Amino acid sequence: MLMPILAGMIVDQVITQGHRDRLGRLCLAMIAVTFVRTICRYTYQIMMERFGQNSIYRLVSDEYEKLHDLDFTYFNHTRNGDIMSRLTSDTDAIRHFLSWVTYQGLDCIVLFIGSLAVMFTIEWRLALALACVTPFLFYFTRELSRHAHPLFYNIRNSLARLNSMVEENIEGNRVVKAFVREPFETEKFDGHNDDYMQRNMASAYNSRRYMPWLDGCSYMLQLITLIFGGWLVINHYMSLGALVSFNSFLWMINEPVRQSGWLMNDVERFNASCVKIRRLLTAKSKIRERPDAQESVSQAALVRAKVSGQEAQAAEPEKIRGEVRFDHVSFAFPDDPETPVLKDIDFLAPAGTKVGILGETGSGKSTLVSLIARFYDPSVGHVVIDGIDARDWPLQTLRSQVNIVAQDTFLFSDTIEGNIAFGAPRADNDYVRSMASIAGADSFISGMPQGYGTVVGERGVGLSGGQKQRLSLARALADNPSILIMDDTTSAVDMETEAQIQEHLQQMAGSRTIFTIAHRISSVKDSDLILVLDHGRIVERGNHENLVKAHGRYWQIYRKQLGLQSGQSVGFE
Ligand SMILES: Nc1ncnc2c1ncn2[C@@H]1O[C@H](COP(=O)(O)OP(=O)(O)OP(=O)(O)O)[C@@H](O)[C@H]1O
Repeated sequence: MLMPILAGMIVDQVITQGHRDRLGRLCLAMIAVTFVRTICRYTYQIMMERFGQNSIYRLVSDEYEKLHDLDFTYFNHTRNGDIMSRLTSDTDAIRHFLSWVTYQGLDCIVLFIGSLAVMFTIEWRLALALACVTPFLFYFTRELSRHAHPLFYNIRNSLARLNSMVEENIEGNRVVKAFVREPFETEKFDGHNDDYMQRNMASAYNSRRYMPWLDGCSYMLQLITLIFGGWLVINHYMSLGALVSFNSFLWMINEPVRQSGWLMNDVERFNASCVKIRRLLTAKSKIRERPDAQESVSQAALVRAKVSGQEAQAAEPEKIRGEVRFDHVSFAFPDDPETPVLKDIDFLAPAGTKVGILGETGSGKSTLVSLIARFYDPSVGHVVIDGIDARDWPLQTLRSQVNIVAQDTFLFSDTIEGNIAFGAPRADNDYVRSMASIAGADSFISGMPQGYGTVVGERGVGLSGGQKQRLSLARALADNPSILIMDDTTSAVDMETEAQIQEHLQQMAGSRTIFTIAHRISSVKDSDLILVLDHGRIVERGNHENLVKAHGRYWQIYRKQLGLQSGQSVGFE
């Protein structure tokens, strides 16, 4: 704000009054002001950029940590594209606001108020005439902001839909190609793309509605200065130098007036992104750990050790032995509480035993085992691990010792060795190799040109279904869990390899509790306890011999599968 004052002084003192000796000093002052202003501006721009980048760094880490903290229910309801938008474009809108909009906004407010204040000291009548424009300015910026608010929210949601569609199509590109659905998918994408464009255009139209008025305010300021200021100079109420200063200040208040519309748009974009990020950061996981979980488990371990006389066990309260008891458990997913998926499940699997679970698709097998790792909590009843309710265990202890080899195998884009050692980063080559052998994977890995150093593509692209299953089993074994759950893990593996894997696992019997979900009788027949599920209920239980003798559901499945294998369909008793 010093520059216009200096310019006015040059006009008044040097040009009008003829004090030429002052010109050099005034010019030097102008150079000094320019120099200081440039340094200040550069410094605070860098500071604000650093402020924005640091905040974003923390924000993204918090978001990422939160994602790991959230339970399955959150991911069941939130599209991946939406989550990705929060981590990328929303976060960037916040960075832009923090490192650019804040200082531009501050600049505008300081310039506007400061310039107007100085203008009052130069010539209050003209400044008052200019200040009359301010209410209009507030009105138009407020209206622009009010209408822009929902528009930016819609733009943000539309972008999330677009991202989800792209992501789904990249993941499902094989299915799209196999069904020759490229034109259909492209048309669907164009629909989303068009929606995104229309919503952006709606925002542009909103700007177009108010920006000309804001520009008009800025022209009004110029008109008032020229007409009223000129009149004041002609009538000797004001010097020409003062009018020159005024005119320079006019440029300074013009800039905030013109920018206010654009800044309001940025503020609304920031608001829409904040809403989404706040929703992610404040989302609550339904699976929560008791604050005193560690303590209560240690106490329980101590009491149990004293009662059973096995004092050594009290020293390892963190170690799960592997006893699993379902105590009249019923369960319905939170989004469909009316439909119980599991009904009155009640069984005991002592530590070190093998449990087989059989049942037709959708009977609730995967849901049942997901309760052991506390991916969900039972709606009714208790899942008890080593005599302690699963809800009372520290989550980390529980999940580090209960390992589910899921139906849908997921591998990281890393080396085979890196994938197997995912849960045991300190594992050496020999350990990784021995786990791969147990999972029947060593032979095919060794056959690869780069062996264990072979990098697998995203989600394990480049491997067959059976190979991926064996790798994920090896990864689970390397984690050395006390409770190993195999959810249809060997469904894509040939019978011979599966038999070998079963044999290897049999050798581990006693050291860990193993749950095997399968459709093939051969996968579960050696189990100590076999549960047959039907519509979420256990309809039969026992070992293979007892169940065959019982001539029930298990026997029917067994008979069918034996008939298929031997080429007979009848004649088996
Ligand atoms: N996230 C979910 N929300 C609501 N219902 C679900 C959800 N996941 C599964 N279900 C339903 O719960 C029931 C049991 O599913 P589950 O995956 O446990 O069956 P399953 O016996 O493991 O089947 P499969 O042998 O095909 O793997 C099914 O009817 C399914 O539709």
